[in-house]
Amino acid sequence: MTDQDSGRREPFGRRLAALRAERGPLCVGIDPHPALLADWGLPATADGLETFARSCVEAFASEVAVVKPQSAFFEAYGARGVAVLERVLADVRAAGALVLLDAKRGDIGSTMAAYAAAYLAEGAPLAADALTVSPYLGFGSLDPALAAARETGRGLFVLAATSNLEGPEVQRADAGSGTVAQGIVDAAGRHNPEGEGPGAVGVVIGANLPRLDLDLSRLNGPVLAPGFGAQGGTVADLRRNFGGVLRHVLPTSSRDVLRHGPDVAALRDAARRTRDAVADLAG
Ligand SMILES: O=c1ccn([C@@H]2O[C@H](COP(=O)(O)O)[C@@H](O)[C@H]2O)c(=O)[nH]1
Repeated sequence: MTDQDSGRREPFGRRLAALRAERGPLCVGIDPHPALLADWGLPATADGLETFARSCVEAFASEVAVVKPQSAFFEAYGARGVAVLERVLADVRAAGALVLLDAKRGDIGSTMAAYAAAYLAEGAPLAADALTVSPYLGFGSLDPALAAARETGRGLFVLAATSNLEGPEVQRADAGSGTVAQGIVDAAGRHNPEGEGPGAVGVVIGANLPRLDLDLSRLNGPVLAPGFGAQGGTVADLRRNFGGVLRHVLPTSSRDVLRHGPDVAALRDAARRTRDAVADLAG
């Protein structure tokens, strides 16, 4: 369905659940690290970036449920890099996957409205099916993005307990009625009413966290789980951390798949192997 006729677009949570059932619960990232470009024999230029991204789309956008371009690696090439990103968003959708733009936007509400217009509005050149956002200016600062996502059938993934070592100093702090991360999960859950199908407001929680003391039982929305693969997270970690809500979990892997390029067939095989390894998390 195109942006033009999106008045009829199904809510993101339902679209994700349907595609997960068909293709399995894997997200693969397009993270054109300079080191990967070099490994693939590509120059660190916008042309190299475009060749890299096109190979990724060709290899796995018709294989997995979600593809997640990492905006930073495109922005690094300025206007030409952003133009490549714009084409990648369209090409991923054309290949049948949902496209999740990892841009981790977060700002005061009035600026957040501009981010919502950039990434979640009909016809916006960089509109994606879903966007990662940061709630660390206060969950309420995300209201314009929450409203835009709801209006246009798009999704949000709110950073809750990230996969990096530095995350806990902020996210595990006591917020009075629980940790900061738990407060974010609970706030996201309030946007996903039970009885309306799987919600469109997800959270980001590291697959590789050594222990997860979060109650996800009232989230009723997707859990993006980075840290799987290159950052050490395994299928066993996914089961341990997300046992009760595996049907909502979307593990995401970038470098561990991308290191198999530049050969498109090898890249596709790596995506398929990873997809098969997590297939029975689908629930
Ligand atoms: O907590 C987080 C949130 C986002 N990310 C992003 O996911 C990918 C992970 O890449 P790998 O190569 O699979 O490690 C990357 O784009 C990060 O910015 C994350 O890792 N952790």
